[in-house]
Amino acid sequence: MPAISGIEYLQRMKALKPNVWLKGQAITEDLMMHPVYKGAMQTKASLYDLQVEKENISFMTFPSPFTQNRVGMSYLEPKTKEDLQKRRKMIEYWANATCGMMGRSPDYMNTALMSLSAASAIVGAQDEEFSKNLRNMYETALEQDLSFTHSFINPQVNRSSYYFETSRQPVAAKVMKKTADGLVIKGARLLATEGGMTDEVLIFPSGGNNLGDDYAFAFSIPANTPGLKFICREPFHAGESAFNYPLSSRFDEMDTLLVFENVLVPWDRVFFYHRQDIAFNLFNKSGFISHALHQVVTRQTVKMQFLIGLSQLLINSMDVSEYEHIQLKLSEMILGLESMHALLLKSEAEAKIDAFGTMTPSSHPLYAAINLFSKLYPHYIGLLQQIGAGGLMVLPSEEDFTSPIGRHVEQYLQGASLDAKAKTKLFRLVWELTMSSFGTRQTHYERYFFGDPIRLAKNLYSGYAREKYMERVKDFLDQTKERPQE
Ligand SMILES: Cc1cc2nc3c(=O)[nH]c(=O)nc-3n(C[C@H](O)[C@H](O)[C@H](O)COP(=O)(O)OP(=O)(O)OC[C@H]3O[C@@H](n4cnc5c(N)ncnc54)[C@H](O)[C@@H]3O)c2cc1C
Repeated sequence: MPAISGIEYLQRMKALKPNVWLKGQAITEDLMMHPVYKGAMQTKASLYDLQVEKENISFMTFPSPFTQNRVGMSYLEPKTKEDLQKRRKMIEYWANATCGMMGRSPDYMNTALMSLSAASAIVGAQDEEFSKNLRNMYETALEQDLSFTHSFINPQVNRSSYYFETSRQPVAAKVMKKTADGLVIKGARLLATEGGMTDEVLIFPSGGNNLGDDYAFAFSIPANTPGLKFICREPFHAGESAFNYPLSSRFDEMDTLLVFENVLVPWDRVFFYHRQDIAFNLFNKSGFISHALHQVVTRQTVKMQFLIGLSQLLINSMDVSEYEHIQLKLSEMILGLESMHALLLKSEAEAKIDAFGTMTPSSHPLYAAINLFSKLYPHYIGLLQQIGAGGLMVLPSEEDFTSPIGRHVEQYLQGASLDAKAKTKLFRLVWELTMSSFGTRQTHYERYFFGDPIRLAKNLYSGYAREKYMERVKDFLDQTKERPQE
């Protein structure tokens, strides 16, 4: 089956009916009709539509190595640097369509699955069948254009490095028993963004803390597997009007707690279990981190461009560009964008074929970029707030303009270069991004997008070769000041 369109995605979701809970109630209607899910699901459908548009198909898809059907480009296993560029172009295109706000657009997990499947030999260390399962999952996902939510971390009960879970009823999801049919899983995983709006749920070992072998497993199951529940957070979607809520009406990807109530994971869905060493190798020896970061940093670069465009429009609307600190604020953002972009291109320029035959971007520039962005993004959001100042507080809604007080808002809220309605539309976008619950989540998201920034920085420290720099310093210290005698 070739790459799907939006309608095919929505039809599949309608048939799936995952078990989703919101504010103590099971959602029984179609999720795509539910106000909390509708906007994000429609947006996701529109992404699928983009990939099958006639003029896009050549760069959004590629011929499947299995069937020659045109399938989503984010599933491409790169063999050359040109393949990496093709992947980036596709990722940029989708990221542009969501202003970089939808972190879990399908290309994120498609990329993860591609890189893990390419390194399936790692899980073959436990059983060759598991290696086959992982490759089959990739092939099925690529051919059917499946989308995935994922969960890597356990609930936040006790994160001390000495903690072992001893409660009789599990908290963190664990293997309760092995049966002839598969593994039985009970407990929870802390977070799955887009829970309920994907075909599949991909579970990989915890990044939280190592609780022991019972917790080290990986599998993928359909989102409607019996016993699997998604529990929603507080919705941040405030209404359907794109004028009033330009971002949350379209991009509020729900975050969910995943609960497994004795869920049977059939053997052909298991990638490994009871093996912390495999969990470690899968993250550290496959191309997963580099490829996933390549996708993330591409999206974040697009988001930076959006931030700069938004800031300049805000500046123009009040005509404050003459002030030096305003110019400096913009230059700070340009500095961030150029740095992110340069790091992304460097990762491609220094890409190498890895042990599994995949062209893999260099991880150091990407680690540097993700570390940088987790600090820069909250700072830039603060800069936008400082540019917008008090105007970000007095924001009439669309309805005010057609009401008896319309003439007041038209008169008193006009801008230097925009009428009041256009200015309010712009300011509401800045407000949603910087001050609403949706915007605050975005800031939190970018901080923790690829894990704890503290531990990501630690990875950069421990993995970065700096011996040659130390040698240079030692050489310098050994140099004598005197010039050799003629
Ligand atoms: C909006 C949002 C969406 C997310 N979506 C997903 C998703 O779809 N799938 C998914 O798997 N995850 C998702 N995450 C989770 C994200 O991966 C984690 O937040 C991140 O990995 C950090 O883990 P934690 O939240 O459990 O923090 P914790 O590990 O509990 O850390 C809590 C505090 O303790 C410190 N700490 C804990 N352990 C150590 C240590 N060993 N060394 C030093 N400091 C330590 C941390 O620095 C932090 O300050 C999402 C997070 C957010 C905010």
